[in-house]
Amino acid sequence: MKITKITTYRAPPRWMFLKMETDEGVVGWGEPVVEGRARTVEAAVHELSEYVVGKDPARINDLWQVMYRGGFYRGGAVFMSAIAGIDQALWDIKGKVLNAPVYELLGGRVRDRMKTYCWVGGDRPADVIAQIRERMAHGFDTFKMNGCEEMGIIGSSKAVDAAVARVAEIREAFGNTIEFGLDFHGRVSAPMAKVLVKELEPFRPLFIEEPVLAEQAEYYPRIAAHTSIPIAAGERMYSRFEFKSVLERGGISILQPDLSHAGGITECVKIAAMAEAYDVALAPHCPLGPIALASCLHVDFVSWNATLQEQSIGIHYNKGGEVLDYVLNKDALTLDDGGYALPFSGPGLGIEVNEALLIERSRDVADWRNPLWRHPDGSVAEW
Ligand SMILES: O=C(O)[C@H](O)[C@@H](O)[C@@H](O)[C@H](O)CO
Ligand SMILES: [Mg+2]
Repeated sequence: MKITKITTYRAPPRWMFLKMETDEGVVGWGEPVVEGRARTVEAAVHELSEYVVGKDPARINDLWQVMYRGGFYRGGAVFMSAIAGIDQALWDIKGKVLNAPVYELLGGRVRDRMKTYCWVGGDRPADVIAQIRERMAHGFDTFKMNGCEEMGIIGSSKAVDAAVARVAEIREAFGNTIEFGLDFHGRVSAPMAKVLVKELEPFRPLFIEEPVLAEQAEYYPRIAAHTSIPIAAGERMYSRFEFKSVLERGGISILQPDLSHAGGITECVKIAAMAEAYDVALAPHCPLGPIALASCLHVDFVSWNATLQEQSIGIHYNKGGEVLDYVLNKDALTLDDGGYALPFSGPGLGIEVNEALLIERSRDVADWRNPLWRHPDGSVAEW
């Protein structure tokens, strides 16, 4: 079998799909994207396709090494997202050729179902109580929200009080009938992270995510020393080689590699195993579409330390497109009571893509950009 063509479709809300065709008619799908830089990743995918088109899709490990080591400069969000999407499509093809779900090709399931969580609130966390109630009605009991708005390097006690009040209100309304993570989204600097984790400690959030930016990862052990709240991070780290030092330094309790940013299934299975060796939980990051989510779930089903799966149904970014829009076999991604995902029965990634809708929506798609925030003094604020 030979790979004959790679096509990319940028589509709302802010996603990109990759279609990989072969000379025997088997097609694989991937979801390479960096949110807000889709066209850059698209260019990278087509550059990398020079190494992939004409090759045997069965040789995933060699193609991965060629895409990663074949360039003198390597790693980073763009290249590793491009590799991720190509890798996902290669696994999809392999599963379809061997008529088996990807998790079977990775040694079979360690669990019968996978717990997922959903987002509530928006960029500026609001209405979280009402949204939690609404999602609880659909069976969810685990949530994530932004932990704060803009926060200066030395933030105000008013901003800290707002973050704490929101969490206190959640615990007041729901007690421990629900769990929730707080995503600081890299908005907080090290000095304020210590203040916030101390003030939030009494409310026991399930985890605090990106308490500081990934480029400040050396602070994770110091922040962890100030709190018993598990620290989560990983969406802005892109390979084993980045996660290696984070795991060695300690402080991280939950690793959140993104299957569409960190090199795909081939790389994230290895990252999951590294985390297990350090007794660190796996909770893949996934604010994206159905192929990304399916790729996460196949890794979850074979990783003993997989604990929670993010999924983007109802997330505040999904304007103009939802996870199931592009899926023909929607029951494959139906989350059962309690927000659990069940194992795929179909071959490959298990998703049948609605290519006609994809083509239609890719004709006129806006270039999504994340907001550019500024502090009151006019300086750029982390979004
Ligand atoms: O945890 C999450 O889902 C992420 O922090 C998410 O909000 C970002 O990755 C966003 O997709 C960037 O455009
Ligand atoms: Mg996050």
